Amino acid sequence: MQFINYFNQDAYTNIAMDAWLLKNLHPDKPIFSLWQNKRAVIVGENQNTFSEVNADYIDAHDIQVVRRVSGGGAVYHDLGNICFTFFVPVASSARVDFRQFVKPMADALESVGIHVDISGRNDLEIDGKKISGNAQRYAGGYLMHHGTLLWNTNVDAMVRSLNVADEKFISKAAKSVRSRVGNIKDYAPKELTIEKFIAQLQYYLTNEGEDEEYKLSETQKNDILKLRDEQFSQWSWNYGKSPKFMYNNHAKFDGGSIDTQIDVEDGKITDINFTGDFLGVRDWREMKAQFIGLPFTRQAVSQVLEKNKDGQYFGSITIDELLGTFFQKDEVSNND
Ligand SMILES: Nc1ncnc2c1ncn2[C@@H]1O[C@H](COP(=O)(O)OC(=O)CCCC[C@@H]2CCSS2)[C@@H](O)[C@H]1O
Repeated sequence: MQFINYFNQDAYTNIAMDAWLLKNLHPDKPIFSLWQNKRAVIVGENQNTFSEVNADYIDAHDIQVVRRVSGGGAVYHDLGNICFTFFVPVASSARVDFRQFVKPMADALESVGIHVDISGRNDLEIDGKKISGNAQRYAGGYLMHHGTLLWNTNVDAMVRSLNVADEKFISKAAKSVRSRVGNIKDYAPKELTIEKFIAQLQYYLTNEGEDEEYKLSETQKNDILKLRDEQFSQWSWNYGKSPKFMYNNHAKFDGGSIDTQIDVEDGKITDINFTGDFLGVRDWREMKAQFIGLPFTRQAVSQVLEKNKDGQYFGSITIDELLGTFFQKDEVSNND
């Protein structure tokens, strides 16, 4: 199989590249790529980004959040994770079997001495632990099948990045399926490094190095960068495309309790209500209009609360306590 070199480790660029190549590459024969992202969470096409990521952790650790064009759940990437993409001409989307792509990757791993099982969900597993997740997108006679390979990803950071108490979010969005994950490195021959591992997969998939690189032109590269800038790096795509949702939370404080209910559409607050047992000096509804149309982010909401703090709308409940009812606080230190 011929291959394409993705030209950097920026998740905005790489997710844009997957999408652009699916629409524009139109290969006669299958082409693949192996690539990597710096720390990022990649959410599925129809997911609610707000409920899938731990916003505080993501912000504190400079983790990119990008929506891809394939379905499925949210995954965490770092430089210990390897991504692969196949672009394949197909007769019709109905005939495409997930296993058709999962199997060659399983064989590639076998060729470097790593035995994996294919789960009922078409994840790759070692020892009952997921080491690869896969997703697909069909468009106009071509299929993009992409997946991950966990070599030595920081699982602690993965769990913290993806963690959110999602029962507070009510919507029709696709939910991720949490799994017990493992790293391939723990099962690989001792001397195998990630560089050698990638080189060996490449060797296997290129028919022992026989098949050549498909070189992108400068124009093609520029088109990809344009798509990144206009779509895949934009908040309006990565967050704003989340299906509309309702956020519900109940919180108890020394100064009373608050039930918060917020409607969000296109990532923006369309309605907000506070009920419960708190004694505001003034009625919070006086500032209700200021919330409408704001992005559902800690920063935007806290600005409104700060600006209006003299009104003591929530009695003895502090702004920080109140913000905690919207957004979870990352309890973890920022040293890692
Ligand atoms: N990098 C990575 N690889 C495998 N599994 C992961 C990863 N990160 C998190 N997880 C686990 O999978 C579930 C989500 O599983 P779920 O089955 O919901 O979603 C997926 O697998 C989607 C895979 C998308 C692959 C694309 C390829 C190129 S860009 S992203 C998550 O809660 C974790 O438990």
